[in-house]
Amino acid sequence: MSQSLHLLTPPFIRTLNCSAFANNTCHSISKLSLPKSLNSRFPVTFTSSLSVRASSGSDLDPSLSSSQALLSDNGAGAGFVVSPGQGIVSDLSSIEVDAVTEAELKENGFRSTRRTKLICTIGPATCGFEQLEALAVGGMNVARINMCHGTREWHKMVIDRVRRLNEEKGFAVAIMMDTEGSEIHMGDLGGASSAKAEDGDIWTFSVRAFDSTLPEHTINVNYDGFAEDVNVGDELLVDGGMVRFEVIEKIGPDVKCLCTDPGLMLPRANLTFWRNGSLVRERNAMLPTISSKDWLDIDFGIAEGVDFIAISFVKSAEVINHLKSYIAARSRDSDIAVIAKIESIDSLKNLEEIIQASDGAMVARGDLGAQIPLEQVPSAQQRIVQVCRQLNKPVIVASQLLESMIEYPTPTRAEVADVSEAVRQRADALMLSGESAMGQYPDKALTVLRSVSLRIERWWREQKRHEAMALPSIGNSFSENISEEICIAAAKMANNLEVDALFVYTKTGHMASLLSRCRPDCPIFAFSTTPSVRRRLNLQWGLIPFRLSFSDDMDSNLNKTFSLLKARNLIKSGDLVIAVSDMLQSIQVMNVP
Ligand SMILES: Nc1ncnc2c1ncn2[C@@H]1O[C@H](COP(=O)(O)OP(=O)(O)O)[C@@H](O)[C@H]1O
Ligand SMILES: C=C(OP(=O)(O)O)C(=O)O
Ligand SMILES: [K+]
Ligand SMILES: [Mg+2]
Repeated sequence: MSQSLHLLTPPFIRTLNCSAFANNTCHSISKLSLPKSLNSRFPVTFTSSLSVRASSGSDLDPSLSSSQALLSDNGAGAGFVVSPGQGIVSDLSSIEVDAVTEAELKENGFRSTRRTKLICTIGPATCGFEQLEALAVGGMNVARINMCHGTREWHKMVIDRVRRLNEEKGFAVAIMMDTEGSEIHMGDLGGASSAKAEDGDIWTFSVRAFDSTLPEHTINVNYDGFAEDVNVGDELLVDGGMVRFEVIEKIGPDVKCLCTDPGLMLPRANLTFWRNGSLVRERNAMLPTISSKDWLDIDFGIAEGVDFIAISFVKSAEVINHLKSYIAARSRDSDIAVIAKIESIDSLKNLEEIIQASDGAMVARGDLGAQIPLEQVPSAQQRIVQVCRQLNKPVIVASQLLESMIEYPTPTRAEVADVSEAVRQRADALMLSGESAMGQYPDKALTVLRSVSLRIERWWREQKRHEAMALPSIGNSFSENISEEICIAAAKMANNLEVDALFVYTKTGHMASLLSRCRPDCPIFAFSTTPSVRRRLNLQWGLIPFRLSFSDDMDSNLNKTFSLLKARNLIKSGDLVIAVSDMLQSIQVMNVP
C-alpha cells in the first residue's frame, strides 16, 4: 500500500455530509458505495494494492485497440489515442497541458494560476500566425470569429492557423464561431473604415443595392422591411446610441434621417429604432434567430469542427434545442457546445429556459445595451451570471470591457473597475471584441484582462470575500445528484483543508464543470481523454485542462498522473491534493508521494 495515500479520516467523512458515503474497507481510501443499479453504470472498483510504478508508461496494455483505449471504461489503453477525425493525437504515456499554463505553474505555483478565462475576437489586427501566437502566449483561451465580418476564406484561414498553433506549439486554444443573426445593421460603407455623422446632417438609409460606390451621405441597410417598418418621427440609433438620427421622410426604399447626436459610424454597425421612448421590435421579433446565412455558417463551423457556436439574438429555448439536434445529427461527435447570446429583451424574458437548453451563455452587452436602458445592463449581467452558475453553464461577459484600448495603450479606470466587477462576480470568461479584432493594442488589452483577473482573484481569496452561493440540485438522476454532492463536498474540503489542487478525472467534462461551479479556492486540474473535451474545458472558471489517458482504476490513474506531473516539475512531493472522478464517484485526499 502506498504511503502516499492518506486516510480519509472520519472528520473528513463528516464534512461530506452525504448519505451515500459508506465506510467500506477499500485499503486506505474511502469510496462511495452506490446502489446496485448505479454500479453497472459507474463501476466501483476496489483495488487491493497500489504500487508506484517506476515508469509512467509501464501500466499500458498494448493488446487493446486504439478505439478501445478511447471508448472502453476499463481499458488501460494502447499506445495511442485516436480522436475521430483528428488522427493520432498522442502517445498514451504522455500528458498534455497548455505550454503557457505549464510555464505559469512552474513559475508561480498552483495558487496563482488565473481562474478567469479569456476570449479574444480575431480580426484584421490579430489574424497573422505570429499575432495569434502572441495572444496564446498572453493567455487567450478561446479565439472567437464573428461571422458578421470577413469572408469564408478568411475564417477558414484563422481556424487553420489556430489549429497549427495548437499542434506545433502545444496550446489548446478553443475556437468559437459567433453567428451574425438576424439583426438590422448597416452595410459596408463602400470600403471606408468609418463615416462621421455631424450634427444637423441629413443621411439616407436605404435598402437599395448600389452596384458601384455609395452616393454621399448614404448608408445601406441589410433588412428589406426597413423602409416599411420605420415611421417619420422615429429615432434611429446606430450601435445602441453612438450616433442618433430622427426619421424625417420616407421616399420609397429610402429613409431620410436628421443627425441629432453626432458620432463615428463603423461598417456594419447595428441599427435599432425607437418610438415614444420604446424599442420597436415587433418586426424584428419576426425575423428568424438563425437566418439562412447563419445555417450555412453553422454547416461550415460543423465541418471545421469548431468547439463552440455562439448564437446571436436568441429569443427562446426552442431555437437552441433545434440547433443542438441539428448538430447532433450532423457531427459525429456532436461535441460542439452551443452558447446562447443574451442580447435581446426576449432573451431576458426567457432567460432560465434558454440557459437550461444551452451549453453556456454570453452577456452580449453591446446589443443588450441597445435594447434595454443602459442603466439596466449591470443588473441584467449580474442575473445572467448567477443563473448560469446555478444551472452549471459557463458564462462569458462580453463587449466594451476595454473599449478605449482600441485606440489607447492604457485602459480607463472605469474600464478596470468593470473588468474587476465581472471577475468578482466570478464569471467564467471575459471577452475582447474590437480591442483584439481591430484595435491598436490587442496584446496590451489582453495583458490588462489577465493582470486584473489575477489581482482581483487573489485579493478576494486573501480577504475570504467570496459569498457562498447556494447551488441547487440540477441533476436528472440519483447518480447525477451524487456527482454534484461529491463536487460540493470536495470543493468545501479543499477550502477547509487548504489543499494545493483538486484533481478531476472526467471523460465528458461534466464532473469538471460541477467542480468549477463550486468556485473553490484552489485550481482544478481537469484530466480528460480527448483533445476536444480538453479544449472545451478551457472556457470554464478555474479549470486547468490536461489531456491524459486514464482507466477506471483510480490508484493507477493517480500514480500515473503524479509521476507524469512530477517529471515535468508541475507538482512536488508533499503537495496536498483532493481527487474526484466521474467513473468512480469517489473523493480521495492525499499528499503527492
Ligand atoms: N473578421 C473581421 N474582419 C474585419 N473586421 C472585423 C472582423 N471581426 C471583427 N472586426 C472588427 O472589430 C469590431 C468589433 O468586433 P465585434 O464586436 O465582434 O463585432 P460587432 O462590432 O459587429 O459587434 C467590428 O465592428 C469590426 O470592425
Ligand atoms: C458580443 C456581442 O455580439 P456581436 O459582437 O456579435 O454584436 C454583443 O452584442 O455584445
Ligand atoms: K455576431
Ligand atoms: Mg451582438
